[in-house]
Amino acid sequence: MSFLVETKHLSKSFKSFYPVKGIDLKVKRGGVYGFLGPNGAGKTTTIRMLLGLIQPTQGTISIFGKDVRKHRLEILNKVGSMVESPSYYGHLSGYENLEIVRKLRGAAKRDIGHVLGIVRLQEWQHKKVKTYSLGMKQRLGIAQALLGNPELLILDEPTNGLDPAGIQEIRELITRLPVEQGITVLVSSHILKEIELMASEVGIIYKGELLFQGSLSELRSKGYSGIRVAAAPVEESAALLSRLGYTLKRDGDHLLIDAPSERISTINQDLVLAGFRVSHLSESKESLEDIFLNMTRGGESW
Ligand SMILES: Nc1ncnc2c1ncn2[C@@H]1O[C@H](COP(=O)(O)OP(=O)(O)OP(=O)(O)O)[C@@H](O)[C@H]1O
Repeated sequence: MSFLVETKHLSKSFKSFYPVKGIDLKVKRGGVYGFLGPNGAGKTTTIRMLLGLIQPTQGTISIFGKDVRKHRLEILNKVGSMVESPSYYGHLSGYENLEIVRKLRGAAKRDIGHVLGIVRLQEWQHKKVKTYSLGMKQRLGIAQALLGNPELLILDEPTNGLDPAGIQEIRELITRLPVEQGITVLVSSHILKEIELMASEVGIIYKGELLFQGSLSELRSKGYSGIRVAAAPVEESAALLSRLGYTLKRDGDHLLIDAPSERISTINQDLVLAGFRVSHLSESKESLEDIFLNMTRGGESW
């Protein structure tokens, strides 16, 4: 399979410090790729390399099947980006700001109306940008990045600093882009919930290493799954289940049994027949949030 963005052993060092250590990104065409990692994980450094803003220390980057070092301008003509806060002139209108970027990019005049429509800023286009909310300013930044009809849009933490309504607007906009405009989006964030709501694929970076890459359901399947039981008396119930061959651990008054959910009714029967009072039995699944936190607390690599 060929990928829209593919890096091989991509690394960056600043003197002896390596913020990015040999990562192999694989971004498919179409959809939203969520690049997730806590602050300082190496997201911005990676994105700056993808955009040719800084040179990799090692490794290669291919975008649209071409090497970025050899075809930088050709590739960047088809890539829109917003890294950190968008730059704009507050005393000019949204339209005037877009006109400046349009001229720089050599895009067609009609593109301005098109991108204003995508980010839903038509009604505000002639108002000064300094009167915009932060969310509107971010949308204007995305409109700027969309000028010139890019095939790939790279957004670095586009919801940073926004209130919940602004975050929702940006999220909704990002999820529409692949479906309505055929644009592939690579978006970074340190918030799992946000990525979960908009991405089809995720890459998790921590301390410069890519710990996981794949679909959200693949990520979910990495989590612990077992059976939670409340049976009294708890010590004796645990002893019985251990004798029956189950691996388990105690969680307060509950027992967590390492077994598939199909065993729930058998476990219930075993406990009830032995005279224990069962007050709770359920499948216990580790949430995506727990999986992410466990990975990025310096735990295991996946
Ligand atoms: N020019 C530089 N010189 C030295 N260290 C740098 C430089 N740029 C980034 N770093 C360091 O590299 C590490 C990764 O930074 P980066 O900005 O890529 O992380 P991030 O995942 O984008 O996090 P954040 O969300 O906080 O921006 C950090 O420890 C940062 O201090």
